Amino acid sequence: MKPLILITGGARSGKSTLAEKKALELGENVVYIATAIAFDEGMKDRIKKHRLDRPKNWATVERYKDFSAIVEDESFKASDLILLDCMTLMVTNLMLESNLDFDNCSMEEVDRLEKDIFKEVDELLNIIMDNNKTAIIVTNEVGMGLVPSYRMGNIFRDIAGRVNQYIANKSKEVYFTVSGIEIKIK
Ligand SMILES: Nc1nc2c(ncn2[C@@H]2O[C@H](COP(=O)(O)OP(=O)(O)OP(=O)(O)O)[C@@H](O)[C@H]2O)c(=O)[nH]1
Repeated sequence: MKPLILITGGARSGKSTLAEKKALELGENVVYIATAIAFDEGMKDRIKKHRLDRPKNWATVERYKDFSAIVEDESFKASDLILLDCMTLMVTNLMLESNLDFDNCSMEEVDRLEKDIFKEVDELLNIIMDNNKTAIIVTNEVGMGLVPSYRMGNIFRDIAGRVNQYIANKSKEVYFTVSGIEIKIK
């Protein structure tokens, strides 16, 4: 089985740079899965720069759910490494599109949302495993700061933390990035 690698860290901690460095070392034909949605000009500019900085032979797929749709993609078939950046935005997007009223919803509704999110995570991990790809997943280490003062923030922190634990448990290697420095934690 090809290795699954998780890279976790805070915002601008250098996790995307480390992930790209590792992808260059470990893969030849890389599919980069971007989970971000560009919602403002600053993000659009950052994405443009990321695209220019990536090796020209890498394929880019913009997607944060329904990953089975990429299996028939020629670039996916030809790839040996999948780099997904990042899991936390995937969780954020799935939470936002659920249209749950986070201030008033019941714990049953929150549990259902979490199950739906884990279904998407499992779909991604199964595709990686079934198609024998090396994979690098980037995520944010959330929850090391203040306890969020609003309910959605707390729900997000809990789900994102559990998703990270789940993927870390299945990963062969896990790295934590701090101030541009990587620490191998598994
Ligand atoms: N939609 C889209 N998003 C992209 C593309 N390329 C990169 N991104 C997104 O850009 C984000 C990573 O860039 P940054 O926000 O600058 O980095 P960061 O992860 O916050 O900071 P570091 O820890 O330093 O990597 C990820 O969420 C990617 O999904 C692209 O081609 N399309």
